[in-house]
Amino acid sequence: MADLRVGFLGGGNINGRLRQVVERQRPYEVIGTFGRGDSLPGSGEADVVVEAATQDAVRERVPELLDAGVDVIVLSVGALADAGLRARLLESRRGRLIACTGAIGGLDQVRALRAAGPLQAVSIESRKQPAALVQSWMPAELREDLEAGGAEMVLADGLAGEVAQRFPSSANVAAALALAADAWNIATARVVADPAAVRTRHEIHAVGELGEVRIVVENAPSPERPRSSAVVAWAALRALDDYARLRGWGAPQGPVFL
Ligand SMILES: NC(=O)C1=CN([C@@H]2O[C@H](COP(=O)(O)OP(=O)(O)OC[C@H]3O[C@@H](n4cnc5c(N)ncnc54)[C@H](O)[C@@H]3O)[C@@H](O)[C@H]2O)C=CC1
Ligand SMILES: O=C([O-])CC(=O)C(=O)O
Repeated sequence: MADLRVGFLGGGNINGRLRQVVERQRPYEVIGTFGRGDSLPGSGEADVVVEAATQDAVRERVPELLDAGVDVIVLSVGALADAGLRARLLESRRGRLIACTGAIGGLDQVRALRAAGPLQAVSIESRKQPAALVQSWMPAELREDLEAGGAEMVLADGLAGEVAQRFPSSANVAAALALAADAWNIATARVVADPAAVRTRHEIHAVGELGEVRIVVENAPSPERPRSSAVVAWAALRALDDYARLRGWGAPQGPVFL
């Protein structure tokens, strides 16, 4: 069987690292990295593309990939907070959309609870170094405070989908939780700038009829891009490997958890 053909949408911190590992350690064929404005591959060239670009890139470029029959593993899950786009992407019957767990865990169990019935409460609190949370829409004074470290501060506390959109490079995990919980109307997210947060910390809580999930994940920030956890490239590799195994491509031996 031919090798799995993998492309990368976005060639920054996460996909740069991922591509390097795939090239060195996996039996997959790297077909290229696609940046802003590059023409995208069709199903004759790529089997799967890993998106680690931006929420805008998901909106603007992923429909074209799916329509061309290419599967897409998405990291910028916050784009799916838009209900219209979410339906468009998840309902694709040509290329399939795969949401990556990214920086957090426990989504498997959240989904198991949700399969048994609607959830009663879903929340995530994310703590990061203040400078990693600076956004262009913030007033200059707040941006300067965050850059300087400042005191602990709650920067957002609201519906998970809205928070994911307000922090498009920092709170995709909030949308990933709302997606897994199928709870866009009740899932909440709080973003805290924490000068003491040497590690990025995500605390997840979900309550359903059959039980409760409490997960705390503490991640080392990427040295080059502290707003992204360093483990995310490896979460994407895990997703790619599980995809390859399930689809029958040559892949390293190991378990698949769905
Ligand atoms: N689900 C999760 O847990 C996480 C998701 N992410 C998502 O992954 C994204 C990438 O993270 P990093 O690699 O750390 O950021 P980065 O800023 O290092 O890399 C992003 C790359 O995408 C490129 N890009 C921007 N717009 C593009 C477009 N329209 N088409 C193609 N390429 C485009 C940029 O030029 C840059 O090279 C974040 O913006 C975020 O949306 C990041 C961390 C965790
Ligand atoms: O990497 C993280 O810890 C989370 C993150 O940036 C995101 O969800 O966009």
